[in-house]
Amino acid sequence: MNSNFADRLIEEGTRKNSVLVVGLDPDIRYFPDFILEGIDSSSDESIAEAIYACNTIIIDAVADHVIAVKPQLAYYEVYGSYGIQALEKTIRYARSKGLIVINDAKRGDIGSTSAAYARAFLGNGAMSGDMVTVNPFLGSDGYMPFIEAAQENHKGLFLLLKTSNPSSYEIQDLKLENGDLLYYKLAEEIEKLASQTVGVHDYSFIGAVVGATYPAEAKQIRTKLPHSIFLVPGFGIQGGQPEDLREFFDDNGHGAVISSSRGVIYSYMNRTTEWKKITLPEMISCITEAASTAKDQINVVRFNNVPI
Ligand SMILES: O=c1ccn([C@@H]2O[C@H](COP(=O)(O)O)[C@@H](O)[C@H]2O)c(=O)[nH]1
Repeated sequence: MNSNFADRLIEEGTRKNSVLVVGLDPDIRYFPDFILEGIDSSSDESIAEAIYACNTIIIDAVADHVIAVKPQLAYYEVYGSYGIQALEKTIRYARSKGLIVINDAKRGDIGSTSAAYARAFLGNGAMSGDMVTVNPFLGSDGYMPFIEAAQENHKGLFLLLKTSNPSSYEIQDLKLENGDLLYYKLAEEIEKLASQTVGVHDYSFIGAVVGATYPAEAKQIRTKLPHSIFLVPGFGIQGGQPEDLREFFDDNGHGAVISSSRGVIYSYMNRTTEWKKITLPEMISCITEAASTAKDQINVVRFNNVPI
């Protein structure tokens, strides 16, 4: 086992020739009819069964083309304990297929509570994956417990830095007294820790979330934060284009993993207005093709070999 999770991410990316992460954001309104057959839409238990069934189809369809899956916790928590069970089964299933699991939980609290969150997501329990997203805006006592747990258990984390959403500038781009932006300052703080915790590829298990929708900002962040792998959401449906991804990678094509959720898992909705009626083989083929296309588009950019 790699003792620094950054090495595992990089080496898996090389082995699979992919840095694509597929987000598992289950929304039953977008499920084909065949998955919902016999499902009671007023029962959380029944919906959670459909979610797990759908996730296994997606995982099988994308497993050869992605290094990781990223369940978005909100979509599971909404169904209470049944939703959490669907999440736990999904994590187990994805790991059984050799995939890295990034829990997109965006947790962070006062130190004692963060320590409990860190045990939940970076420990050995059923809800623990390999990495978790962390909200650093409570300060270092809020994020250090995640860093300590990740180090102890050979796992990793991504601290929210410059998120992909349109209003992220409202807080993250606030100007400090010295003229720096808030996210610059945070990048400097992360770098102090990341530079001390690098693996053999010179990256740390302490990563950062930087949205594909902010390529110019990513270029500047990279100069401040050379030792963190970026988790890059916002590619596809939110507007991030393949050519926007160039700045996220280093000269070796390392340094970032690119996430896409709806663009892959609901790709069949773009194929036909009759998408509700698609069959299982049609669903699989659409999702596999979407993942394979996204992987190839990203590879062209990260190896900088062909102009888009
Ligand atoms: O800055 C961020 C951080 C997290 N997300 C999450 O990623 C996915 C994006 O979904 P798409 O369908 O690929 O747009 C979603 O789960 C967000 O909660 C983000 O978008 N931006």
